[in-house]
Amino acid sequence: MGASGDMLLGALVGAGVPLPVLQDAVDAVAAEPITLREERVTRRGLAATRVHVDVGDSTTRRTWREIRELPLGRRAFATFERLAEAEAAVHATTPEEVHFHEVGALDAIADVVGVCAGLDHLGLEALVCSTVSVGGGFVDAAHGRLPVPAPAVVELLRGVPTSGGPLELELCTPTGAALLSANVTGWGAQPPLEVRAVGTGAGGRDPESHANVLRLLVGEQSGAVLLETNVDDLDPRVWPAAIEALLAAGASDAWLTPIVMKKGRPAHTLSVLVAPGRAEAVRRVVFEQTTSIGLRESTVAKHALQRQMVAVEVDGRSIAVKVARDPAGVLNVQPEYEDVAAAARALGRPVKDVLQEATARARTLAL
Ligand SMILES: O=C([S-])c1cc(C(=O)S)c[n+]([C@@H]2O[C@H](COP(=O)(O)O)[C@@H](O)[C@H]2O)c1
Ligand code: NI
Repeated sequence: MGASGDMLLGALVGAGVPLPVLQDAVDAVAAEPITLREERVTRRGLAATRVHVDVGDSTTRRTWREIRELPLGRRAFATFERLAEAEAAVHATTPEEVHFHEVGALDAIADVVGVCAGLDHLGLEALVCSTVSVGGGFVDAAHGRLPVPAPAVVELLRGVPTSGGPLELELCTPTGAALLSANVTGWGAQPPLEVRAVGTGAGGRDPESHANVLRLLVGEQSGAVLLETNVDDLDPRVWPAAIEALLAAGASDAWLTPIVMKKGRPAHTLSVLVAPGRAEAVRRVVFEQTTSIGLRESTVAKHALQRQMVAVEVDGRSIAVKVARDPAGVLNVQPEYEDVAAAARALGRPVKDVLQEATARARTLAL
């Protein structure tokens, strides 16, 4: 049901972020008194959390030029910057001159700084957001009626999945859109997830037909995304750099399989395995680094043994060894090849001897 600053605050608190964490972050930024207040509410029978932002003077207007001088922190700065750029584009002005809407700069500061502190507190590796319902109809703003989605929302959510409705109300506000666009790392359906906490955030509106809430599911990612593409027109010398870039962008593995394509053309299938939350960044690297213009994507189950790194010494050279085990015991012991090769070079010994010795030492340590 869209997003707004207060719904996001409610969802974070509902998911277990202590309110004082958000309050402390807001106090550290705003000179004026701002109080966050938690209320348990229901929305169409659903238990939800509402966070009220109480400010003394809600008419204070500040420009981005003034707000950016505050000690906002990286996330909040990036969010305000996105908002200022979107408003500037919509109103044909510069980001520096943008005023933060008629609701007053203090609410915006509390929403942005509080939500960003909550996200930092959760220490998320990835934040995935489903299609944003933006609502419909019109809103009355300071300068007159605006269509919904409001122009700044359209600007902020360019290039990500949104849909109109399901209600003729403003479901996504500019602040909500800015928080999403600056902090979401992947867009689309819920990835495979072992859910640990759920936050159900409510705003002020309670329409009759739908529970107007924003849900935040916090958990451990399970499974992996497999990206595949067949490529017959990339200079083959580029492949090692492309694979290196994919691994640097967060892929857990990337490999090539030689194939023969239509018209008898020799080609490669590029396969990339990546955690769901990193898929977006890795997908982009595939398009940037190769000549592929399309991908196949599937979710695959992953079964991984528990791994542990230990260090062994061979003739005074340290070699890292990966030990893999299940509850019944050690199943595999594998020295890191680069360490083995470096030690063999330094010692003037054959690689296969150093490898054997490192493996034997690690076995006596690990068993
Ligand atoms: O007053 C202005 S300039 C204004 C512009 C826009 C644009 O999208 S541009 C939107 N609004 C409306 O103000 C309220 C408050 O938004 P918050 O994000 O601060 O909660 C909302 O209804 C916007 O659509 C005002
Ligand atoms: Ni505006």
